[in-house]
Amino acid sequence: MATQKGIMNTAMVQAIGVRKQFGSTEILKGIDLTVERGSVTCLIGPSGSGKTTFLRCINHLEKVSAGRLYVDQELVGYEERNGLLHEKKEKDTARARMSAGMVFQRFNLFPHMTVLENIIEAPTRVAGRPKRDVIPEAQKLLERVGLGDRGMAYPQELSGGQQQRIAIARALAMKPKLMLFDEPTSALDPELVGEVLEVMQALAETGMTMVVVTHELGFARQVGDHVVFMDAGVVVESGSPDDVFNSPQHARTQAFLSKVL
Ligand SMILES: Nc1ncnc2c1ncn2[C@@H]1O[C@H](COP(=O)(O)OP(=O)(O)OP(=O)(O)O)[C@@H](O)[C@H]1O
Repeated sequence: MATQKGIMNTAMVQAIGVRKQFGSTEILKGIDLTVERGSVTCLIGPSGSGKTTFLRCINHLEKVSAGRLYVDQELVGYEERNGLLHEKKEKDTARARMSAGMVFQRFNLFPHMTVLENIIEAPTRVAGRPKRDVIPEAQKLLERVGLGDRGMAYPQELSGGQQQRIAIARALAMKPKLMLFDEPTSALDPELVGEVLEVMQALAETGMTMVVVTHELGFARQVGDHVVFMDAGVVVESGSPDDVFNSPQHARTQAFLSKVL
């Protein structure tokens, strides 16, 4: 259903001709993409195709160079006044960024804080919520990622898979409307990948909107509602996992899949 401005109000993310340049190099060359609320979209494609850059734009970490990108109906990087676009103020960008939780390839937990302190840091310091409310929520999140008994541990006492599950709990502690994952299992030993993917699958089953950049094509096939194949800064092909994996229409998609499957 379109609003008066033409933005889909069922969409959590809507990209319309999104371009991103670094210096004179154009990395995103006109991305059109819609992520419906409550869906899981997996971005796949060769290294350097712009997947991370696009994810960073969705998280307001990069400003788009041209086109429009709406997240939860809010324009990324700009605000519209009297029909003109103005650069968004940093404090408005910081506020808007809170609508998404991002999980990176490297978990980047604070090493000098316990697991519990890592999880409550943003809700207390950034959102200004009282510890007495946040701690029980953090404990529930720890249980949800299967680490209910590790709240007092320090990150370095945990495996990479456990640290990544804590990073997911930490992102969820800010009650995001969508979750962004940037190759969340690429830095893990193979035997730890499954435990992180299981937590992500359980999260998808709660109806969380998720955008996942991944090389785990089994996950994309099984959990994705929508698979987007990007190459050289464009969306080459997108559709259901069945469409993209079982009957890819484009030679570039076929060539990529034949290499990686
Ligand atoms: N801040 C930046 N300044 C200049 N170039 C950049 C910057 N960020 C990314 N790039 C370039 O943009 C291109 C796309 O990178 P990006 O990380 O988005 O690709 P990707 O598809 O996620 O790749 P990978 O799967 O390897 O992570 C790369 O050539 C990268 O060097």
